[in-house]
Amino acid sequence: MLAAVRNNKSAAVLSRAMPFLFSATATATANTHPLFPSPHCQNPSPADRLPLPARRLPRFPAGTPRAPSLPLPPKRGMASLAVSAAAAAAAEVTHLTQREAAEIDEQLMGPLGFSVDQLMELAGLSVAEAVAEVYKLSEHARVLVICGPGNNGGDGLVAARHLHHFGYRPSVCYPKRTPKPLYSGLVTQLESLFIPFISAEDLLSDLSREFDIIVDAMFGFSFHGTPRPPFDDLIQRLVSLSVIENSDKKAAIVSVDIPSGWHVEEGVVDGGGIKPDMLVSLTAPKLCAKKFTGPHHFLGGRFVPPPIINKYGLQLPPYPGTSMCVRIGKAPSVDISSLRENYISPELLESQVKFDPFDQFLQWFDEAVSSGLREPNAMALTTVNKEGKPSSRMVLLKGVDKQGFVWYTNYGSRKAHDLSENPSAALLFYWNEMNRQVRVEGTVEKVPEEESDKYFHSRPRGSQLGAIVSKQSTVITGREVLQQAYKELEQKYSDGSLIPKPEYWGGYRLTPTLFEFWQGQQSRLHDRLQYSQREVDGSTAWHIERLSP
Ligand SMILES: NC(=O)C1=CN([C@@H]2O[C@H](COP(=O)(O)OP(=O)(O)OC[C@H]3O[C@@H](n4cnc5c(N)ncnc54)[C@H](O)[C@@H]3O)[C@@H](O)[C@H]2O)[C@@H](O)CC1
Ligand SMILES: [K+]
Repeated sequence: MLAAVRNNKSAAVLSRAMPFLFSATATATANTHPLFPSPHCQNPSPADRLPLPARRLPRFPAGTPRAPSLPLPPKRGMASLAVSAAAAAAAEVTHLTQREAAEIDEQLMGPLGFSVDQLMELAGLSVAEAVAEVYKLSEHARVLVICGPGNNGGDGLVAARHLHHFGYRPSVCYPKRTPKPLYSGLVTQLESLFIPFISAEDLLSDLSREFDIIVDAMFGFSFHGTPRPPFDDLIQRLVSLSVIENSDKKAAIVSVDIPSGWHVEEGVVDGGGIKPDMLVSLTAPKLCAKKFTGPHHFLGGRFVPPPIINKYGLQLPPYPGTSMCVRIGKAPSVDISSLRENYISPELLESQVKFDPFDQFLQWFDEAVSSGLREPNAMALTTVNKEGKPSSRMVLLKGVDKQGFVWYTNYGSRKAHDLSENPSAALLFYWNEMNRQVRVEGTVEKVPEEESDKYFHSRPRGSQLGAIVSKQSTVITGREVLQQAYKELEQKYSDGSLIPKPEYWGGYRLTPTLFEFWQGQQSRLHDRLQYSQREVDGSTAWHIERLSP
């Protein structure tokens, strides 16, 4: 059993152990919602949907000692942990100009004693490892590696070989072969593994029909100008792939070092260009990587020696364990398919969870978001009226920080009636694909009027009108009643004037007194860790206990 005691001593210990955590806390502003830049509404229109939160949890570097306890935050006004660790992590890693990248290349292969084959081998291995970390073999075995004429293409040839040995089924498209022994050797190695080579002309127009993953190894940091044939057409095919919305049917694009065709420093200049799902930066990300918005950004090339690090003042993340790649910029993303496969494996252990249940919630929430779950902020809200009669419904979480969980609704609704009679409520998040559930219980109060007002006016006008039209939970004679009322309001506010927030509409905040994190396990031996509040030495502390499944 663990207890997190709120006292100055533990805070001091924690601040010594994790100074970065403390400085982040101090710089975050109060009243910010870490998950959401601005609050949102319940039952939104598609346009009103929650944007993927930019923030990510701070990650403890491997080997960071665990603090013995974490103090509970004061109730209100405390600086929240609303730090964007994603932004912080991305900012920490150095991004290179095209010239710096070329210079580093020269120095590695000059005074620092590396050979090109060596670096290419390490680069290609990093790419294959990163691919295998994200895309499970069981569902993504068919890989097409498109190789360009330079070293970026060479990285692709090496990656194809490693992917083959990892169990994938790579094919290679290598239209402009370089007649140097290094490259012809790599080709021979692939041929001896019976890896098929496909000409650009023989590729199907719909690459997703034949392949689950396309490795884009056409151009790296020496690219300039606009792509010449046949790469112009190949890049165009990947651009068309990028716009397919149904990700189930779309092959994933993995770009090696730089999305081919992107300007090495500016990225996509005209809004077109490949939109890779994954980018494996090599040595250090190039400036264009700042424009990468896909879910998986990795760094590969675990070979940079101190002279280079010092000379260029490189900030590079540590590589975990023996890995040749490290994820940068974002929290580890959990691939939904892999979660299904791993259904039984990840255990939820007392020694692994955060001392603070808010931090634990935010970690799981981040993982749910980065797994691509639809509306991970959907939660069942249960209220109980004064007769003890419960009622549940799904609502959308619109903000969470250490002050509590916020959602918006109509103050005339049944939940509002229940809450006016009995301010206790329960929230339930269920992330089926991750086999996880979080229960939160606590007391509820309305958010300040200004907060509701601010949020109301941040919504699309259509949603604002909808909120006025719906006298939630009252009986109406038909749908046309709503449509008619909506039309009249639309007319009334057609001049674009401010739509006043109705007084019967606003937010609630649940302040938790209990959390339970549930992780499904094999043979129903599920993990259940409960956080409840206890008095320890006159202070309130979160107390973690394991419950029997
Ligand atoms: N030290 C490093 O930095 C390492 C670099 N490696 C790889 O090497 C890459 C750089 O390799 P290179 O310098 O060979 O360059 P690239 O592989 O980026 O491309 C150069 C080739 O593309 C052609 N090309 C350039 N612009 C073109 C255009 N508009 N249309 C058609 N062809 C065009 C050039 O003629 C040349 O043949 C990196 O991006 C990375 O992938 C890795 O192999 C290992 C480590
Ligand atoms: K590339």
